[in-house]
Amino acid sequence: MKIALVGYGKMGKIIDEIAQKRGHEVVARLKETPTAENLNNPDVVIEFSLPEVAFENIKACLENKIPVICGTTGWLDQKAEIEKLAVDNETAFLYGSNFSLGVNLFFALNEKLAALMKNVDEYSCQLEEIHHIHKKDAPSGTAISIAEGIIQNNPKFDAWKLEETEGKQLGIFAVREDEVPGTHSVYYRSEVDEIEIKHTAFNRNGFALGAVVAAEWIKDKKGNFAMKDVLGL
Ligand SMILES: NC(=O)C1=CN([C@@H]2O[C@H](COP(=O)(O)OP(=O)(O)OC[C@H]3O[C@@H](n4cnc5c(N)ncnc54)[C@H](OP(=O)(O)O)[C@@H]3O)[C@@H](O)[C@H]2O)C=CC1
Ligand SMILES: O=C(O)C1=N[C@H](C(=O)O)C[C@H](O)C1
Repeated sequence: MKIALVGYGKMGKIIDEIAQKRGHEVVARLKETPTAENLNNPDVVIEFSLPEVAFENIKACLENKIPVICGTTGWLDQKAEIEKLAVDNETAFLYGSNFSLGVNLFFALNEKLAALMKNVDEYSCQLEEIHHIHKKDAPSGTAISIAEGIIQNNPKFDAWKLEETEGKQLGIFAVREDEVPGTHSVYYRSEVDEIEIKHTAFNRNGFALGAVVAAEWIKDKKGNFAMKDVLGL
């Protein structure tokens, strides 16, 4: 399969290596807005860039009828517009806040635990995410997905908020530390104990492999998808 990489930083470079190891041809490695010319006729685009350019990048690819796998976080207020463009242009779009198998299993576990907690009043809930100091957005896209999973399964919460909260808000604490690839924890605390579920990425390889697997899966599909469709979760 021919893959164009839009964004060629920490993630783009690892995806390049993994895609080639899996037998794919990388036909473009862009650090600029994609066009019909510089994309070089790929079957799929994998987009890992910056929050402020992701929307324009994805739009340009979809308008050229190229399916897009997007891992860039921090631009989701415009996601509905992108999903409409995918349908209007009869192509495909998949956003994943986190492409690793482990985090997608963690999402499912988090939803089950949130549903269990809906009739238990003894515990308060909080999220924490820890990332490297270069990260542009906070909270992380993964933390937002975890928070949404809790809100959808436990009516005690109706929104998430960074740090201090009130009423039905769920608090997310974002820590920036050294070169940490990505750690996410959900805490339920009572007066007598604490339940913690935690995912720790040791490096970026799991994110990159998941993005390539998603690209293989989406080729020739039309519509809007999520990583749980790819993994059958
Ligand atoms: N969903 C997931 O599983 C994961 C998501 N992410 C997310 O992916 C994104 C990228 O992460 P990461 O690779 O670590 O970030 P980097 O900062 O290392 O890379 C971003 C890249 O985008 C390039 N760039 C700048 N402007 C444009 C443009 N207009 N069009 C295309 N590319 C451009 C930068 O070029 P230059 O260096 O010249 O500025 C750089 O190469 C982030 O939003 C991050 O949160 C990260 C890991 C996993
Ligand atoms: O910026 C990162 O590095 C990461 N970003 C994603 C996020 O915002 O959740 C995924 C992963 O945690 C690494």
